[in-house]
Amino acid sequence: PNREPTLYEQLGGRDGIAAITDHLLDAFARDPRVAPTFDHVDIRRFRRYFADYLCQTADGPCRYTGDPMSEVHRGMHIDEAMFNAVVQDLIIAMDREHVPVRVQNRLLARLAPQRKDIIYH
Ligand code: HEM
Repeated sequence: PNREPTLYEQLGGRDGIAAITDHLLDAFARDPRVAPTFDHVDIRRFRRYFADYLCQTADGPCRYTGDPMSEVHRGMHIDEAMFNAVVQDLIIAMDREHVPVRVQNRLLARLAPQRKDIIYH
């Protein structure tokens, strides 16, 4: 039977999400609005947890085992400009992976509600 592909499938599954995460880390490193916040971060750990988070958010077969967004980002003093920068960097990363805009918007719509748990905490 025909069924709509899951968002996870549309993002290219585990490999697609891993590639998007790597492009995102490249974009962060080049983005002066974001890079300083990641100065002392364990990037290998971030890669793994962030990819699991995207996979779970996209209805993929992964479980994110990290802390809730409000706790992960507590004390980082993230403001709207930094949040928007990360969203822009994610769009750059998805463009590099040739994710169609329609699919990008599906993922962004699921991440947008996290905003209130990430900024000003
Ligand atoms: C929709 C937006 C965002 C999502 C979905 C998100 C998601 C995540 C996830 C899943 C982790 C890994 C948690 C872990 O290692 O246990 C993480 C870590 C982190 N995030 Fe975000 N994040 C977002 C926005 C931001 C913004 C705007 C900033 C600041 C510019 C930021 C800075 C960080 C940093 C520095 C870490 C590493 C924390 C550490 O390992 O100590 N995030 N984020």
